[in-house]
Amino acid sequence: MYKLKCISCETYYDPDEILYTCPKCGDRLGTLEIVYDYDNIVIKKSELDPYDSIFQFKKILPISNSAYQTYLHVGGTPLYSFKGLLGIKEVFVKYDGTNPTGSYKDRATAIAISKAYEFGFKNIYCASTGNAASSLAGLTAPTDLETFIFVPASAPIAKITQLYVYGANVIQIDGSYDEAFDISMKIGQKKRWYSRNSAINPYLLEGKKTGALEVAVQTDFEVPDTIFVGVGDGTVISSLYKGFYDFMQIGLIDKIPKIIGVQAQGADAIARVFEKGEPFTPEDIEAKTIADSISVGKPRDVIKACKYVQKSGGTFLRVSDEEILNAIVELAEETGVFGEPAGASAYAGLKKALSLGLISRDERVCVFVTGNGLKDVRSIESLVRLEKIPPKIETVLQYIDTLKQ
Ligand SMILES: Cc1ncc(COP(=O)(O)O)c(C=O)c1O
Ligand SMILES: N[C@@H](CCOP(=O)(O)O)C(=O)O
Repeated sequence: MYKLKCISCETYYDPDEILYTCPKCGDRLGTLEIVYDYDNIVIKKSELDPYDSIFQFKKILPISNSAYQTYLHVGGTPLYSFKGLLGIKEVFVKYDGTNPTGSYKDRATAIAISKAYEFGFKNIYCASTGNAASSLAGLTAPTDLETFIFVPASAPIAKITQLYVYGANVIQIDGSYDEAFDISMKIGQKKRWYSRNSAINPYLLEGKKTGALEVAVQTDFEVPDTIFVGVGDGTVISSLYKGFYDFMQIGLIDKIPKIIGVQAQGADAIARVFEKGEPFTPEDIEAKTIADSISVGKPRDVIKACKYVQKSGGTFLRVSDEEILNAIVELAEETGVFGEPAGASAYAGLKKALSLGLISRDERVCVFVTGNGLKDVRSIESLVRLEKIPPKIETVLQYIDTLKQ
């Protein structure tokens, strides 16, 4: 069994009530965490499979044995090992672009759907920069849930296309993600729809934490020293800490990696709060970055993100848009993994950490590539040479000679 606990005032709540945040502390300060009865949970290493879906971790997920499980296979994504990359002992790349709808968000959505059914909802909604949206649209497609998606109209066309292909109800807001989020919350409450907004629905972070659990299983429980991940609202990074924490509580691993959050320079709201120190107080900014998934000016999971990163001994870093674009290309060329800007920002963060001396080259590090590069090709279109070569052998041979110059 489990309970809900407010991250700020530490009040416990019963899981039977449908509660998103602590009524005493409010939406921004009062996000809830799930606390399990760790003493009574036994998981043997041998019962875990590196490539099984997230539902293999049911004993430490807030769902019942008979809970609805997504039809599509969520999780069990590859963890690639590159020894000597950037001169580092071992760089793992956890590639979540292989999830059914192409991003890390499927982990949270899977749990949202299980909970929506458990609580008896017929309608479910989310606000999104595009990935949570396509995830909810895709994973609910084979169900009878009615799905309502609020996205900024500026979201990458591939992500918006996914929504229509999957047949969701799409509301394109002529504004920012932060505005779409606020509107979705008001309408969701009014209509009594179930919320798949991870930043306020504590169960969803539990789905996201399976990324960390998988890294533990896939490294044979010898977890990396340091983890890098792109940060917008702060839920993914919080979930990574929570996953490692849960596994440590039940004795499956003996340390929590240092967790380093990577923010875009133009969307660094959480880094600012972290640097000011405790008590962590959310401060909003106007976000501007090419990494649409982490273009968040009013992050919702600031407190958990700052507290957990601090507990892990990690920190937050900023990377410029140029560093993100270079990271997309370098990561792809070096590893074959093509990440969307927010996903590749983690690799840009790794390079920044090396240059700042925050990590040493004899560490084992892990870069979380949270989204598939094909979801946003426009951000790197300047790379593409739109050339037309006449279909003549001699001309093509001459052209080939110019290619590697
Ligand atoms: C691909 C990708 N990476 C990273 C993030 C950052 O996650 P969070 O907003 O929980 O910090 C997101 C979305 O939020 C995302 O879609
Ligand atoms: N950038 C995110 C924001 C919302 O996702 P969530 O999983 O934190 O609710 C996105 O993909 O839309």
